[in-house]
Amino acid sequence: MAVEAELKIPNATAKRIPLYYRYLRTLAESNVERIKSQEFSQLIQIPSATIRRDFSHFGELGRSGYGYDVSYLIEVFGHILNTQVKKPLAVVGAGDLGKALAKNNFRRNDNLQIEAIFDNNPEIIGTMVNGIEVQSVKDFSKVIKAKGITTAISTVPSKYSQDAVNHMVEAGITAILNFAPGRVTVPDNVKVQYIDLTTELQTLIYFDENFSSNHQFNFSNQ
Ligand SMILES: NC(=O)c1ccc[n+]([C@@H]2O[C@H](COP(=O)([O-])OP(=O)(O)OC[C@H]3O[C@@H](n4cnc5c(N)ncnc54)[C@H](O)[C@@H]3O)[C@@H](O)[C@H]2O)c1
Repeated sequence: MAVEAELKIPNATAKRIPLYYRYLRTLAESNVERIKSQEFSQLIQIPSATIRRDFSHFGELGRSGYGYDVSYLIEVFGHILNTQVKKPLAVVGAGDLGKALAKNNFRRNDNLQIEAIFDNNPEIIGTMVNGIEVQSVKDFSKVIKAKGITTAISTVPSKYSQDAVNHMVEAGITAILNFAPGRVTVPDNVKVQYIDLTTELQTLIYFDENFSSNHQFNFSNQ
């Protein structure tokens, strides 16, 4: 992630920034101008010491007794997340999940936009999803180059995942969000992040059943 490369901040901190940013935007929309780390901690269920430590990587963002200026934090994190720059995305696999993602199309994030969706099933190619035409994977390389896309979301079933990922990498994709749980192999210059809902749910249930109800646990640390 560019965040780590530029500022050399810990991986776990980098992973929490999008979460901080999202909640701060919600606070700003509710006209909250400043917030203390304790209050923010309550809101996002991350220990306040972790929040203070994370924020400290970006300089003096708050003042003791005053808290943090919400709009300033949004500016800082927004810059870090490069929200000013639009990030075009491709989805590979226009099945149930791929279509659902394209329909939602990151409504709450102005800079993230699915601009192309691909499949290899002739019956699906040419259909429309939320105003985007499903294109053949054969055209993947041409389309992503024309649109300047370097990030893709893979929603093909696990057994086809490696093939699909190879194709994406050959075409020049350098960041892949993979919804199929099976691990794929990629060159060192390519990042893959997995979203495995089953594991997330099992972890949640484990903590629910093994810790007291007021125990705060932090998935985003993982
Ligand atoms: N549907 C969900 O709610 C959901 C939720 C979480 C994770 N997942 C995971 O996401 C993956 C996709 O799930 P789904 O329900 O959308 O499946 P799906 O079968 O509805 O869709 C998969 C699509 O991928 C296409 N495809 C297959 N190989 C391809 C290739 N090489 N290139 C391009 N397209 C290709 C298929 O033609 C199909 O349209 C699975 O691994 C699943 O476990 C699904």
